[in-house]
Amino acid sequence: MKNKNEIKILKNRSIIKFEGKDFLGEVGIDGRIFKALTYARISVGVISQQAVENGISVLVNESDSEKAVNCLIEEFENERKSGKVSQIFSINNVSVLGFVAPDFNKIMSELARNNIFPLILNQVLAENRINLVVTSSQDEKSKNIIEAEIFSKPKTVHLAIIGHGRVGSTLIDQVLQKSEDIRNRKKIDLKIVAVANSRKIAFNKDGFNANWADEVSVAEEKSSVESLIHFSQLHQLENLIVVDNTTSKDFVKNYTRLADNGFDLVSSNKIFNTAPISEYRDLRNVLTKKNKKYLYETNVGAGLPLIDTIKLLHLSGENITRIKGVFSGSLSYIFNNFSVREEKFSTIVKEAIEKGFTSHDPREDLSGNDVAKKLLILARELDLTNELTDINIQSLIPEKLGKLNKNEFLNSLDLLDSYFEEIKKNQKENHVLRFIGELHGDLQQEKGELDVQLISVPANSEIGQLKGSDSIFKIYTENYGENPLVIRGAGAGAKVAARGVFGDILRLSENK
Ligand SMILES: NC(=O)C1=CN([C@@H]2O[C@H](COP(=O)(O)OP(=O)(O)OC[C@H]3O[C@@H](n4cnc5c(N)ncnc54)[C@H](O)[C@@H]3O)[C@@H](O)[C@H]2O)C=CC1
Ligand SMILES: N[C@@H](CC=O)C(=O)O
Repeated sequence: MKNKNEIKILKNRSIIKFEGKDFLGEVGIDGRIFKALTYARISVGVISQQAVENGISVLVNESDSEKAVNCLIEEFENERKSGKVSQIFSINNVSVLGFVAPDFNKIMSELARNNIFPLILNQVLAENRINLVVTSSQDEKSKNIIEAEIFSKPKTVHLAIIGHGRVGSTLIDQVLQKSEDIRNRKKIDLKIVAVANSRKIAFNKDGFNANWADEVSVAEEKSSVESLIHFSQLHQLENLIVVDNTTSKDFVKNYTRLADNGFDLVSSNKIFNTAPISEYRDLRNVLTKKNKKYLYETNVGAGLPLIDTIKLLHLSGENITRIKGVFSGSLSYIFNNFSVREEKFSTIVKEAIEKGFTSHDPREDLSGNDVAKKLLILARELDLTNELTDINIQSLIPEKLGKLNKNEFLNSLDLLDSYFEEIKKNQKENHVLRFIGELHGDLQQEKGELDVQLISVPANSEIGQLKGSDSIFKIYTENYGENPLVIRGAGAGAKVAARGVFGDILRLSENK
């Protein structure tokens, strides 16, 4: 290779595989292979010997592959009859990449992370020179990955954003606003190449820009994970991350297939992490096997650095004994305001909806389900095996309101007013209402105790002083003793949630 700063790519090649037993190292075999190919006027490229499989592979132009196989079959007719040579065949549609790289192991692991496993690998150690043979459907992707590694070029990370509601659309805008800065500072080129909602999916292999919503509105392709996988393969996209910003039960069923097809996963959707424990463990096993990552920091506390903190404490052996707090941003807003303002409960619930703090259907929050899910997600981070059904949940909505459709429910909100007015009035002096989650019990056992309930607390207590839509998480551990580690801040809202998702994307991208 003349120029060291070049990745040479030879397309339209075939591997001729010559397999058998006990002939490796036998004098004359290699010579006969080359002689036969030379007589047939076939030029031979990269050569490799597989001691374990007992075979020899040579590379030829694809147009010569049939001729090469036939002339070797003829040359080794006797050995084929005796069984010494078992197979002579070709693998077509391959490309050779030749380059010089000091850190070959890093390149191999980057390729593997992108589901690229070279068919032949030829290394001249002294010169750091490497030839790789890959299928042609992966040659451009391999080239991009190798280039980013050896020339320290910005590495491109391809993002598929599923769900462009409040969090998803805010995330897209945040990524587009920061992408140039990230390219300059971190050498990571974030490209949003797919955006989907429940009906359709839009693709742009060069990356969407500020007009992304217009492109999505005219897209015609039906939303499906198959088309996303097909698109990523067709354009040989490397460093893939799929971001689930939906509330969909169905979409989480695709996680395993996406991981299988080379995608890392980021999710603000809590559904997967609250699935039955067997499913929860199955996906984690697949992720481990496939060396894929799954980050979900925004599942609890939106953008607050909570899950990471709990994971690290637990991993480092710190014995977490209790977690207590206000887990819901919307219920925080509702009770922080309702407790101190002379307003009807329903008016404040409507404010929380307008501010984008509640779930799409606010009953998910008011029923206590959302807090229960968050509590369960934290419990499972501590390796507890609780299920959603183990949680004692105090719902804030009467059963009959739970049965209405969403609009009917929203029109009936004032039916809640007198009930909550009564609760507010019956508190002790200087007390306020708070909706809390608590994980307690002996957390060294298989399961912990999980409670979700409305309580009345002194207004001057730590939880009583909460403002706005802030969440608070008090993490008690053996070493922190009676003074828990406290994490507090905005617990809901599209901007903070999207920022948290963005953080997960960057964490994955930096390790790509
Ligand atoms: N809003 C917030 O403050 C926070 C939200 N979250 C979570 O973020 C996720 C998104 O929340 P929002 O944006 O507020 O919800 P949203 O209801 O505004 O948006 C959800 C989007 O997902 C799309 N969608 C639904 N099913 C789909 C499917 N099968 N395939 C593709 N797209 C599908 C919908 O078309 C919609 O655009 C939820 O899981 C929520 O629990 C997490 C932390 C905070
Ligand atoms: N609705 C949730 C936000 C999303 O998880 C909350 O109020 O905390």
